[in-house]
Amino acid sequence: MRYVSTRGEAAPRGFEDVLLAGLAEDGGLFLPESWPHFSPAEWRAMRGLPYAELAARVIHPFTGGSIPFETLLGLCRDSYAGFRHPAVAPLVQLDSRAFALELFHGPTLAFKDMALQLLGRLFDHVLAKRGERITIVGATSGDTGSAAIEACRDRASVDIVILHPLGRTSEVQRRQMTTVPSPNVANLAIEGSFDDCQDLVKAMFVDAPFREEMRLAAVNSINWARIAAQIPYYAAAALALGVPEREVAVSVPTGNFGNVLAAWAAKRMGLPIGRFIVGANRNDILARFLASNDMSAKPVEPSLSPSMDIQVSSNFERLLYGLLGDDPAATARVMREFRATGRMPVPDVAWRAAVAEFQGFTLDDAGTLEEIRRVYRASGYLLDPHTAVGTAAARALAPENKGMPVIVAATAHPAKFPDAVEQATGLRPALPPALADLFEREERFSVLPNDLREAQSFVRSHALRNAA
Ligand SMILES: Cc1ncc(COP(=O)(O)O)c(C=O)c1O
Ligand SMILES: N[C@@H](CCOP(=O)(O)O)C(=O)O
Repeated sequence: MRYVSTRGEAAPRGFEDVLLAGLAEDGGLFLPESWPHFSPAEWRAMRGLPYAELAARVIHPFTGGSIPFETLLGLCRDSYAGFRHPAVAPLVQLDSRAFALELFHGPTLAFKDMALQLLGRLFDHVLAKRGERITIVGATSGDTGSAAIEACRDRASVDIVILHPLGRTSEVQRRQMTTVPSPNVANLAIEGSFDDCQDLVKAMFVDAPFREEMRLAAVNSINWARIAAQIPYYAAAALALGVPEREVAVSVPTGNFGNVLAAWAAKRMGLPIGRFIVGANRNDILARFLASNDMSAKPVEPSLSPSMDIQVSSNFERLLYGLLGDDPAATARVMREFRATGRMPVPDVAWRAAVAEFQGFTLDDAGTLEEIRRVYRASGYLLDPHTAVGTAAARALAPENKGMPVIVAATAHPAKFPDAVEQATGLRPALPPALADLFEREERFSVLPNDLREAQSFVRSHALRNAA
């Protein structure tokens, strides 16, 4: 199994190198050269397996045999052993059509744990084999940061620096990142938006001498291993709902486009997913694209679902590459123009191919509160504000979706966003016991302007301090 860059200039490479590389040197994202495929009988045989085993079976083909199946299975078992629910990612029926796929039973209460718990272990496995050390640099709008820190804290071969937008995460999210006392962890609050943080991280990756000097690695979904590890939960849920004998739809509250791209990857592996619903808050660039081929970035506005306050969705580039017929030169051209002008010129034929599979939906803050309230009154189920975008989208688009059951990605625990949930329902959800003293813990983070040189020198001094 070889991986190629969406922009075609970086050398193709195998799984372990892609895991450690994160972003390709040409600024593109890695994708498998050809997709692993399971037949209906092979999918059927996975129905009802323990989650860790199903995950190992789905992910293993992506390793190209570089990791023996039994080793991967051990890493998966270890990754999900600490989850608070025995099913790891249980499916809860919300109404006659919609099912919440609860992805928030890991240590940091968001779907990021599903992949990052495994990624931390994969880093360790590969680095121990190679006798190498890495510096992870990641950008977060709130959830990737804490999940990555939790997965990498105290690992001997890893230093980790997480950039978050100053004052734009929930307090629970910020404290989950900034109260971890491990010496290999550092937090940087950037005076800017998530997109600014993500741009800084990508700029560090395309600065070849810096990347080499620091041995940079990525935990964001620019890292293909993140996407690979997000595919199994769609398979588990779809199989539970009768796939491959029927089609299902998925509804995913979307920001960086990684989670919905994992569902799309599952389809490329043969899982019959009939529709991808992309839910957006007021930062609705993806919904505008799907409605009218208008992919034009606007300034990011804060919302009640802060993890989705994103305008430049990294993983859209992976879909774009497919829409453009796997043409790296065309992909690079479109991405260059988007960078230069803030408008992405997607050819009409590619846009039509996108809307044949994807639907967009936008929900503002008032609608989000109303959805949390409505679902709570109807069923007693508490939604976090991100998941609320997904359930509202599933309901609004149900008439167009031919009776397919809809898997709604429930991406965060409501206790991560207690203010919004309380505003909608009058109930303030409590944090699980492991986080009960979060507000008494001491915080540590630095604040910097949105400046590449300053951010790089922060990363360098953190890595050097730990290496000494
Ligand atoms: C709770 C939550 N929901 C939804 C999203 C959006 O997911 P993605 O960035 O994969 O589109 C995020 C951030 O990634 C998140 O943290
Ligand atoms: N919403 C995310 C943004 C980063 O997404 P990623 O999937 O690329 O890591 C966050 O919570 O940080």
